[in-house]
Amino acid sequence: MTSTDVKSAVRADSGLLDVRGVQKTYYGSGRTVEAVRDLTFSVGTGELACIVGPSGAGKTTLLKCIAGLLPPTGGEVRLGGARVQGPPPGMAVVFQEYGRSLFPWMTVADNIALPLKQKRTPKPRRAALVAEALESVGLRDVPHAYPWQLSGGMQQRVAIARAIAYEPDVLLMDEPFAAVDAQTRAELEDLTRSLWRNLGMTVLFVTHDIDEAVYLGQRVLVLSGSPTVVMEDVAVDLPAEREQLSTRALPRFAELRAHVYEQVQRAKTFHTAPAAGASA
Ligand SMILES: Nc1ncnc2c1ncn2[C@@H]1O[C@H](COP(=O)(O)OP(=O)(O)OP(=O)(O)O)[C@@H](O)[C@H]1O
Repeated sequence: MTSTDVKSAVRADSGLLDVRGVQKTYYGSGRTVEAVRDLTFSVGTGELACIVGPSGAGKTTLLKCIAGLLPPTGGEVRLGGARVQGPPPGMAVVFQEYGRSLFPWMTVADNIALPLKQKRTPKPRRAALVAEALESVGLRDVPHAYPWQLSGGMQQRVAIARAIAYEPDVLLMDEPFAAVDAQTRAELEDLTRSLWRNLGMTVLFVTHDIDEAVYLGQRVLVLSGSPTVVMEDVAVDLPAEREQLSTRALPRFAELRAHVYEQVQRAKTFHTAPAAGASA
Protein backbone atom coordinates (compact mmCIF):
# COMPACT_ATOMS: atom_id res chain seq x y z
CA MET A 1 0.00 0.00 0.00
CA THR A 2 1.28 3.47 -0.77
CA SER A 3 0.79 6.47 1.44
CA THR A 4 -1.75 7.83 -1.06
CA ASP A 5 -4.08 4.94 -0.17
CA VAL A 6 -4.61 6.47 3.23
CA LYS A 7 -6.41 9.79 3.47
CA SER A 8 -5.11 12.52 5.69
CA ALA A 9 -7.69 13.81 8.12
CA VAL A 10 -5.84 17.01 8.98
CA ARG A 11 -8.27 19.88 9.43
CA ALA A 12 -7.41 23.45 8.63
CA ASP A 13 -10.53 24.87 10.30
CA SER A 14 -10.92 25.16 14.05
CA GLY A 15 -12.84 22.49 15.94
CA LEU A 16 -14.49 22.12 19.32
CA LEU A 17 -11.09 21.28 20.72
CA ASP A 18 -8.12 23.15 19.30
CA VAL A 19 -4.57 22.26 20.21
CA ARG A 20 -2.36 25.01 18.84
CA GLY A 21 1.40 24.80 18.89
CA VAL A 22 1.40 23.10 22.29
CA GLN A 23 4.83 22.64 23.75
CA LYS A 24 5.73 21.19 27.13
CA THR A 25 9.12 21.09 28.75
CA TYR A 26 9.60 19.75 32.27
CA TYR A 27 12.19 21.51 34.39
CA GLY A 28 13.47 20.34 37.74
CA SER A 29 15.85 18.06 39.65
CA GLY A 30 18.71 19.31 37.48
CA ARG A 31 17.01 17.88 34.40
CA THR A 32 15.20 19.45 31.47
CA VAL A 33 12.90 17.20 29.43
CA GLU A 34 11.27 18.52 26.30
CA ALA A 35 8.30 16.14 26.25
CA VAL A 36 6.11 17.81 23.62
CA ARG A 37 7.75 19.84 20.83
CA ASP A 38 4.94 21.40 18.84
CA LEU A 39 1.50 19.83 18.55
CA THR A 40 -1.29 21.30 16.46
CA PHE A 41 -4.57 19.57 15.66
CA SER A 42 -8.31 20.06 16.00
CA VAL A 43 -11.07 17.71 17.01
CA GLY A 44 -14.53 18.59 15.75
CA THR A 45 -17.76 18.32 17.71
CA GLY A 46 -18.90 14.72 18.00
CA GLU A 47 -15.69 13.20 16.65
CA LEU A 48 -13.89 10.17 18.07
CA ALA A 49 -10.18 10.66 17.52
CA CYS A 50 -7.44 8.32 18.72
CA ILE A 51 -3.84 9.22 19.47
CA VAL A 52 -1.06 6.64 19.19
CA GLY A 53 2.66 7.03 19.56
CA PRO A 54 5.70 5.28 21.00
CA SER A 55 6.10 4.92 24.75
CA GLY A 56 7.36 8.16 26.27
CA ALA A 57 6.15 10.20 23.27
CA GLY A 58 4.33 12.58 25.58
CA LYS A 59 0.76 11.29 25.15
CA THR A 60 -0.09 11.60 28.84
CA THR A 61 1.60 14.99 29.01
CA LEU A 62 -0.51 16.17 26.07
CA LEU A 63 -3.73 14.91 27.64
CA LYS A 64 -2.90 16.64 30.94
CA CYS A 65 -2.31 19.91 29.06
CA ILE A 66 -5.64 19.48 27.23
CA ALA A 67 -7.44 18.69 30.51
CA GLY A 68 -6.02 21.84 32.12
CA LEU A 69 -4.13 19.77 34.70
CA LEU A 70 -0.71 20.97 33.44
CA PRO A 71 0.07 24.37 31.93
CA PRO A 72 1.78 24.08 28.52
CA THR A 73 5.16 25.79 28.24
CA GLY A 74 4.12 27.18 24.87
CA GLY A 75 1.06 27.32 22.63
CA GLU A 76 -2.50 26.92 23.84
CA VAL A 77 -5.51 24.63 24.07
CA ARG A 78 -8.95 26.00 23.26
CA LEU A 79 -12.26 24.37 24.08
CA GLY A 80 -15.24 25.88 22.29
CA GLY A 81 -13.09 28.93 21.52
CA ALA A 82 -12.13 29.59 25.16
CA ARG A 83 -8.55 29.14 26.28
CA VAL A 84 -8.07 26.22 28.72
CA GLN A 85 -6.33 27.54 31.84
CA GLY A 86 -7.47 24.98 34.41
CA PRO A 87 -9.83 21.98 34.31
CA PRO A 88 -12.70 23.22 32.10
CA PRO A 89 -16.29 22.43 33.13
CA GLY A 90 -17.14 20.65 29.88
CA MET A 91 -14.40 18.03 30.07
CA ALA A 92 -14.05 14.67 31.80
CA VAL A 93 -11.05 12.33 31.92
CA VAL A 94 -10.80 8.55 32.29
CA PHE A 95 -7.33 7.44 33.37
CA GLN A 96 -5.63 4.08 32.99
CA GLU A 97 -5.33 3.47 36.71
CA TYR A 98 -8.93 2.95 37.76
CA GLY A 99 -7.69 1.60 41.10
CA ARG A 100 -6.26 5.00 41.96
CA SER A 101 -8.97 7.13 40.38
CA LEU A 102 -11.90 5.80 42.46
CA PHE A 103 -12.12 6.53 46.18
CA PRO A 104 -12.14 3.17 48.02
CA TRP A 105 -14.06 4.53 51.02
CA MET A 106 -16.97 5.72 48.87
CA THR A 107 -19.66 3.57 47.30
CA VAL A 108 -19.88 3.34 43.52
CA ALA A 109 -22.83 5.76 43.50
CA ASP A 110 -21.00 8.27 45.71
CA ASN A 111 -17.89 8.08 43.51
CA ILE A 112 -19.99 8.87 40.45
CA ALA A 113 -21.92 11.62 42.22
CA LEU A 114 -18.84 13.43 43.57
CA PRO A 115 -18.02 15.57 40.49
CA LEU A 116 -21.74 16.35 40.17
CA LYS A 117 -21.78 17.63 43.76
CA GLN A 118 -18.78 19.81 42.95
CA LYS A 119 -20.72 21.08 39.92
CA ARG A 120 -23.63 21.83 42.32
CA THR A 121 -26.04 19.60 40.41
CA PRO A 122 -29.27 19.42 42.46
CA LYS A 123 -29.70 16.16 44.41
CA PRO A 124 -32.64 14.66 42.45
CA ARG A 125 -30.89 15.34 39.11
CA ARG A 126 -27.68 13.87 40.55
CA ALA A 127 -29.45 10.66 41.52
CA ALA A 128 -30.99 10.39 38.06
CA LEU A 129 -27.64 10.95 36.32
CA VAL A 130 -25.90 8.35 38.51
CA ALA A 131 -28.63 5.78 37.81
CA GLU A 132 -28.58 6.50 34.05
CA ALA A 133 -24.80 6.30 33.87
CA LEU A 134 -24.71 2.99 35.75
CA GLU A 135 -27.41 1.62 33.44
CA SER A 136 -25.40 2.76 30.38
CA VAL A 137 -22.29 0.88 31.47
CA GLY A 138 -24.23 -2.25 32.43
CA LEU A 139 -23.79 -1.86 36.21
CA ARG A 140 -27.30 -1.10 37.35
CA ASP A 141 -27.03 -3.45 40.33
CA VAL A 142 -23.92 -2.17 42.10
CA PRO A 143 -24.55 1.42 43.29
CA HIS A 144 -24.02 0.47 46.94
CA ALA A 145 -20.89 -1.65 46.41
CA TYR A 146 -17.40 -0.31 47.12
CA PRO A 147 -14.90 -0.18 44.24
CA TRP A 148 -12.63 -2.78 45.85
CA GLN A 149 -15.50 -5.28 45.80
CA LEU A 150 -15.57 -5.12 41.97
CA SER A 151 -13.38 -6.65 39.25
CA GLY A 152 -10.89 -4.44 37.39
CA GLY A 153 -13.17 -4.26 34.35
CA MET A 154 -16.14 -3.28 36.52
CA GLN A 155 -14.08 -0.59 38.25
CA GLN A 156 -13.15 0.87 34.89
CA ARG A 157 -16.85 0.84 33.94
CA VAL A 158 -17.52 2.83 37.12
CA ALA A 159 -14.82 5.33 36.09
CA ILE A 160 -16.49 5.62 32.66
CA ALA A 161 -19.91 6.02 34.33
CA ARG A 162 -18.51 8.83 36.49
CA ALA A 163 -17.20 10.57 33.38
CA ILE A 164 -20.43 10.31 31.37
CA ALA A 165 -22.69 11.22 34.32
CA TYR A 166 -20.85 14.53 34.27
CA GLU A 167 -22.29 15.05 30.75
CA PRO A 168 -19.03 16.32 29.27
CA ASP A 169 -18.73 17.89 25.84
CA VAL A 170 -15.32 16.27 25.55
CA LEU A 171 -14.25 12.97 27.06
CA LEU A 172 -10.50 12.35 27.32
CA MET A 173 -9.38 8.75 27.79
CA ASP A 174 -5.75 7.97 28.65
CA GLU A 175 -4.96 4.32 27.86
CA PRO A 176 -8.09 3.40 29.80
CA PHE A 177 -8.08 -0.33 29.03
CA ALA A 178 -4.37 -1.07 29.30
CA ALA A 179 -4.75 -2.82 32.65
CA VAL A 180 -7.69 -5.14 31.89
CA ASP A 181 -7.77 -8.57 30.24
CA ALA A 182 -8.34 -8.96 26.49
CA GLN A 183 -11.98 -10.03 26.74
CA THR A 184 -12.89 -7.14 29.04
CA ARG A 185 -10.94 -4.77 26.85
CA ALA A 186 -13.00 -5.75 23.80
CA GLU A 187 -16.22 -5.22 25.76
CA LEU A 188 -15.06 -1.80 27.00
CA GLU A 189 -14.05 -0.76 23.48
CA ASP A 190 -17.55 -1.57 22.25
CA LEU A 191 -19.03 0.22 25.26
CA THR A 192 -16.97 3.32 24.42
CA ARG A 193 -18.18 3.35 20.83
CA SER A 194 -21.81 2.82 21.77
CA LEU A 195 -21.69 5.56 24.45
CA TRP A 196 -20.01 7.89 21.98
CA ARG A 197 -22.65 7.21 19.34
CA ASN A 198 -25.60 7.40 21.74
CA LEU A 199 -24.49 10.43 23.75
CA GLY A 200 -22.95 12.48 20.96
CA MET A 201 -19.81 13.32 22.96
CA THR A 202 -16.48 14.28 21.45
CA VAL A 203 -13.90 11.68 22.45
CA LEU A 204 -10.11 11.87 22.41
CA PHE A 205 -8.71 8.42 23.15
CA VAL A 206 -5.01 7.82 23.83
CA THR A 207 -3.65 4.31 23.39
CA HIS A 208 -0.43 2.59 22.43
CA ASP A 209 -2.47 -0.25 20.90
CA ILE A 210 -2.65 0.28 17.12
CA ASP A 211 -5.50 -2.23 16.60
CA GLU A 212 -7.52 -0.51 19.29
CA ALA A 213 -6.94 2.93 17.72
CA VAL A 214 -8.06 1.77 14.26
CA TYR A 215 -11.03 -0.19 15.63
CA LEU A 216 -12.31 2.71 17.72
CA GLY A 217 -11.45 5.87 15.89
CA GLN A 218 -12.69 7.97 13.03
CA ARG A 219 -9.16 9.33 12.90
CA VAL A 220 -5.83 8.21 14.26
CA LEU A 221 -3.23 10.85 15.06
CA VAL A 222 0.24 9.32 15.03
CA LEU A 223 2.73 11.10 17.29
CA SER A 224 6.48 11.02 16.79
CA GLY A 225 8.94 9.95 19.47
CA SER A 226 9.87 12.56 22.05
CA PRO A 227 10.09 15.54 21.55
CA THR A 228 6.73 15.13 19.98
CA VAL A 229 5.03 16.37 16.84
CA VAL A 230 2.02 14.97 14.91
CA MET A 231 3.51 12.74 12.21
CA GLU A 232 0.26 11.84 10.50
CA ASP A 233 -3.48 12.27 10.91
CA VAL A 234 -5.05 9.15 9.38
CA ALA A 235 -8.74 9.04 8.39
CA VAL A 236 -10.28 5.69 9.37
CA ASP A 237 -12.75 5.02 6.56
CA LEU A 238 -14.27 1.88 8.07
CA PRO A 239 -18.05 1.46 8.34
CA ALA A 240 -19.57 3.19 11.37
CA GLU A 241 -21.08 -0.10 12.57
CA ARG A 242 -18.12 -1.92 14.07
CA GLU A 243 -17.99 -5.39 15.49
CA GLN A 244 -14.95 -7.03 17.05
CA LEU A 245 -14.67 -10.01 14.69
CA SER A 246 -16.10 -8.81 11.38
CA THR A 247 -14.55 -5.31 11.44
CA ARG A 248 -11.11 -6.63 12.34
CA ALA A 249 -11.44 -9.20 9.50
CA LEU A 250 -11.99 -6.50 6.85
CA PRO A 251 -9.13 -6.06 4.34
CA ARG A 252 -9.37 -2.30 4.91
CA PHE A 253 -8.85 -2.79 8.65
CA ALA A 254 -5.66 -4.74 7.90
CA GLU A 255 -4.47 -2.02 5.50
CA LEU A 256 -5.07 0.77 8.00
CA ARG A 257 -3.47 -1.20 10.82
CA ALA A 258 -0.40 -1.88 8.67
CA HIS A 259 -0.16 1.76 7.68
CA VAL A 260 -0.44 3.04 11.27
CA TYR A 261 2.03 0.35 12.42
CA GLU A 262 4.58 1.53 9.84
CA GLN A 263 4.09 5.13 10.95
CA VAL A 264 4.55 4.23 14.62
CA GLN A 265 7.74 2.30 13.75
CA ARG A 266 8.95 5.35 11.84
CA ALA A 267 7.91 7.54 14.79
CA LYS A 268 10.29 5.69 17.09
CA THR A 269 13.27 6.90 15.10
CA PHE A 270 11.84 10.23 13.99
CA HIS A 271 13.51 12.96 15.99
CA THR A 272 13.09 16.65 15.50
CA ALA A 273 16.04 19.00 15.93
CA PRO A 274 16.45 20.21 19.54
CA ALA A 275 14.72 23.48 20.34
CA ALA A 276 16.88 26.35 21.55
CA GLY A 277 17.39 26.25 25.30
CA ALA A 278 16.07 22.69 25.87
CA SER A 279 17.84 19.37 26.17
CA ALA A 280 16.32 15.92 26.64
N1 LIG B 1 6.42 15.25 35.88
C1 LIG B 1 7.42 15.02 35.03
N2 LIG B 1 8.65 15.55 35.24
C2 LIG B 1 9.66 15.36 34.38
N3 LIG B 1 9.56 14.63 33.24
C3 LIG B 1 8.37 14.07 32.98
C4 LIG B 1 7.25 14.22 33.85
N4 LIG B 1 6.18 13.54 33.31
C5 LIG B 1 6.64 13.00 32.16
N5 LIG B 1 7.95 13.30 31.95
C6 LIG B 1 8.78 12.92 30.80
O1 LIG B 1 8.13 13.38 29.62
C7 LIG B 1 8.25 12.41 28.56
C8 LIG B 1 6.85 12.04 28.07
O2 LIG B 1 6.16 11.33 29.13
P1 LIG B 1 4.62 10.89 28.99
O3 LIG B 1 4.24 10.13 30.23
O4 LIG B 1 3.80 12.08 28.66
O5 LIG B 1 4.68 9.93 27.72
P2 LIG B 1 3.64 8.81 27.20
O6 LIG B 1 3.67 8.88 25.71
O7 LIG B 1 2.32 9.00 27.86
O8 LIG B 1 4.32 7.48 27.74
P3 LIG B 1 3.69 5.98 27.89
O9 LIG B 1 3.11 5.58 26.56
O10 LIG B 1 4.91 5.16 28.26
O11 LIG B 1 2.67 6.08 28.99
C9 LIG B 1 9.05 11.25 29.15
O12 LIG B 1 10.40 11.44 28.79
C10 LIG B 1 8.87 11.41 30.64
O13 LIG B 1 9.99 10.91 31.36
